[in-house]
Amino acid sequence: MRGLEESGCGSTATPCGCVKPSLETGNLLTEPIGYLESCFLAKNGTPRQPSICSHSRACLRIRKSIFNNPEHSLMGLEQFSHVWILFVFHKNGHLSCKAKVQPPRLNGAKTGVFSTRSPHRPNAIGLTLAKLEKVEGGAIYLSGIDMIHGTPVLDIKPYIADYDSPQNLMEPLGDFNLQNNQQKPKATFHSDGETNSCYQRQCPGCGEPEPYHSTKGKPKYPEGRTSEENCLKHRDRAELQRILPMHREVAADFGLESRSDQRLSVAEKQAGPHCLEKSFSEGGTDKKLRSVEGAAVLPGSSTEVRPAARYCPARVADGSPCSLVPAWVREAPVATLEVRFTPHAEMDLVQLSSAEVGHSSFKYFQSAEEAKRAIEAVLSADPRSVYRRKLCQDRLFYFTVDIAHVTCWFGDGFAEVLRIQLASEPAQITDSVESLLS
Ligand SMILES: C[S@@+](CC[C@H](N)C(=O)[O-])C[C@H]1O[C@@H](n2cnc3c(N)ncnc32)[C@H](O)[C@@H]1O
Repeated sequence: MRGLEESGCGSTATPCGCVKPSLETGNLLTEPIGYLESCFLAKNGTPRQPSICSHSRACLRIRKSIFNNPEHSLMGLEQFSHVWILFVFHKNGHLSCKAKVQPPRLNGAKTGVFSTRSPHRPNAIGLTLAKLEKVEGGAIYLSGIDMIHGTPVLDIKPYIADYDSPQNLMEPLGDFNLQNNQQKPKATFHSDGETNSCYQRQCPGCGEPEPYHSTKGKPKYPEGRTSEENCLKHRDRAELQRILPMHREVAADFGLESRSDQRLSVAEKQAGPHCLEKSFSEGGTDKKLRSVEGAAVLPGSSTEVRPAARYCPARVADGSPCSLVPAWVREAPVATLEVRFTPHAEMDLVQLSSAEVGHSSFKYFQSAEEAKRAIEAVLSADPRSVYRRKLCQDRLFYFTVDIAHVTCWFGDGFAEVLRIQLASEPAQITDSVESLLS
């Protein structure tokens, strides 16, 4: 990689210093395939991740300037339950050049931008796994989203658990692996905090990583599959049946089920992306908390997060390692809040969903109850910035979801919705953005 950078291989710099877009150099001139129509009007109150609010909805229409027949490009997509959406954080104001950021869950502490999902990154590209509700002509309807209205979308890819789930990729390959030496072993952290680039194989029982040697020969697999995919594909269904009950149990222990009903159903469909931080005995009955050494950050600290001295892989019953996340991602200092509605706010909500009083009813939600659950989900995850949480506790907080403009305040361990008013109708995205571009 270094050689490439230094030799300026395939450089397309012009005399004025501009770099012409070129696939070879990675200078890609993107053209959005569409602009998202989302139930979230602005950044304020938009969930930090798609799993927070399963009722959040959006629609994406593929632009005719991309494909004459947009519906052709979506052919077959309806067979998938989830899709990856690649998009531009177009409301960031500017591109970010900060190598370290302060994710809200770290409560003021800093960590490297690439170890976070921060919207502020050198290329302002976001990645969201959304539920695909339906495909209709040249449009897709999504739920469980964390993008705002007008977000430029660059690409859609189907979510395929066989390819996208670390659990599948990390399953032990046994003799197959040893014969072919094709498994890309997991890099591990050592006590100096440096990532070890040597190939490592995790020993059973969370012990020291055991070095192992690789050769360069690459065996061929049908349909361009990797050795891992080839080896594991047929076992996935059976494995999933066996593993899922444990995921459910652990999710309940962690309070994940109550936070979002989608979280677990996604886990079930995805065969393991929500690998939970517990270890199990061989029989799967003796559960105990896995000690995660990713980071130890005290609430209010402004320190940086140090990498773990040594990672201990999460394992399922048969000892297969699955995905790892540092402790701060789940054991955040931000508690889940109780959400209350004043009687006035409850009444507002009913009125808003009723056509009788002359209001337009919800555009994205199917009922007042669904809107209420979405508002609850947004607030229970505490959408405030660290600054607001610490220094502006007594300020009112506003956000708009669908046609509801929500006013609330935060107390100790709770959020209370005071008023829900009719928001001004979101602009017709196809009109405004298209006219800007032409
Ligand atoms: C933390 S990011 C995560 C996005 C995505 N799931 C990811 O991991 O790349 C989500 C936040 O980005 C902000 N956001 C969403 N759409 C945006 C846009 N088009 N421009 C700027 N910020 C946006 C919202 O404040 C939302 O809470």
